[in-house]
Amino acid sequence: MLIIRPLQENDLDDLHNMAASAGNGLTTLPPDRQLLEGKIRKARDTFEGRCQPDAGLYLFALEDTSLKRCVGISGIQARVGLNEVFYNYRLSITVRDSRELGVHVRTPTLYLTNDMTDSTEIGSLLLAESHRGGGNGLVLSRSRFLFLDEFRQHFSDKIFAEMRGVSDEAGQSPLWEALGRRFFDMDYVAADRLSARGNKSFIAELMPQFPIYLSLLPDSAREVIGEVHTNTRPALNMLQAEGFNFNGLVDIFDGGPVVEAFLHNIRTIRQSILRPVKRVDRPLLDNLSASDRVMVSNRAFEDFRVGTLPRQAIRDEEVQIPGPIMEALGVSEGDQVRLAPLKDPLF
Ligand SMILES: CC(C)(COP(=O)(O)OP(=O)(O)OC[C@H]1O[C@@H](n2cnc3c(N)ncnc32)[C@H](O)[C@@H]1OP(=O)(O)O)[C@@H](O)C(=O)NCCC(=O)NCCSC(=O)CCC(=O)O
Repeated sequence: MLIIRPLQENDLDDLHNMAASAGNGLTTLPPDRQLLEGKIRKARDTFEGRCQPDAGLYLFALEDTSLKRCVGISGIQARVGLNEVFYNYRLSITVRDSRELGVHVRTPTLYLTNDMTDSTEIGSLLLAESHRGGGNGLVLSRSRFLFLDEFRQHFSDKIFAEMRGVSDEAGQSPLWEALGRRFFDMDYVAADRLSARGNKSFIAELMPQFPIYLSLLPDSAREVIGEVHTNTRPALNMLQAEGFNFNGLVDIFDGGPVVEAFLHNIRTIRQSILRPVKRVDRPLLDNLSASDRVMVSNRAFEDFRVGTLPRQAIRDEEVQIPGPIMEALGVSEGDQVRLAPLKDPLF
C-alpha cells in the first residue's frame, strides 16, 4: 500500500538516495545530508506546532508500506520571502515605435521582481525511479491540495510552483551561462547548491538589477526561458490539469517558468467532498489504474495521511473503506474523511 504522511527523521537515507539520483536543478533537494536533515527538522517543527503554521515548511513522504520505505517526497512552503528576498524575472515586452521612421520593435525584456512575496509555494516533488508511472506521481502531487483545502487558513490565496528549468546532463544551464555567470563567477551546479543552502537572495543581489533585453542574449539562452527540464514535464502536466497557468515569471537562474492558481480554483479543491467512514471487509485492489481510484485523506494536521480507494467506495451517505486502509489513515468508523479525484472527476 502507498500512503502519504508527514516526512520523518528516519526517512533521511531514502530521501538522500532519491536526491542523489535526481540530477541537477532540483534546488530544494540537493544530495546534501546535512541540508536534508535540516529540512526534515523544520518540517517536524511545523507539523508538531513548534513553528508558526503560516510560516511553516510542510514536507510529505510517499511511503511504500510493504517496503517500509519512503519512495517519494513533496512539499508546501506556507509563505515565501519572509526571511529573505524572493526574486523572479518577469518576462515583459518593451515596445519602441517611430512613425517617422516606420519602425515598430517589440523586445522581450526581463525585469527583476519580488512579486511572489507572501505567496504559498508547492515544490520539492520527487518520486523514486522505481515507482514512476502508474499514478504515483499524481498522488504525490495532488495530495498536497487536500492538505491546503483542509488547512487553508494557514496559506495564501495564491499557490505557485517554480518549475525546474532546462539544464543538460553535465549540469550546464544555458540561461545561467549567458547571464548569471557573468556576474557571479561560478558554474550553475555550484550556484544552485549555494541557493539550496539559503543563499539564493544573496546571489540574486549580485546579479543585474536593470532590465535585460532578450535580444542581447544568445539564442541558446533565449530558447530556454519559460521552458522546463524534460524530467519535469509530468510535474507541469499535472499542475496544468489542476488549473495552474504560467504567470509570466521565470526563475532567475535557469529560466524555469512559475505557474500559479488561486486556491479555490484548484481542481482537486473544487471537487473535494467529505463523507463519514464505513468499515468494509474487502480486498485492497492495489493494482487499479489511476482512473479507477480516488484520493482519501484524514483531517489531521500533525498526522495528515492520504491513500487511495476504488472509486466505487464512494456512496451517497458514506465511504466504504477496508480495515487496513482505515488503520493506515488513522481513522475510525464514523469519522469524516476528505475525498478527491486522483485523475478523473469523482462523479
Ligand atoms: C514529477 C514526477 C514526481 C511525476 O511522477 P511520474 O513520472 O510517475 O508521473 P506519471 O504518473 O507518469 O505522469 C504524471 C502525468 O504527467 C503526464 N506525463 C508523463 N510524461 C509526460 C511528458 N513527457 N510530457 C507531458 N506530460 C507527461 C502523464 O500522462 C500524467 O498525466 P495524466 O495522468 O493526466 O495522463 C516524477 O517524474 C519525478 O520525480 N521527476 C523528477 C523530479 C522533478 O523534475 N520534479 C519536479 C520539479 S519542479 C517542482 O518540484 C515544482 C512542482 C511541484 O511541486 O508540483
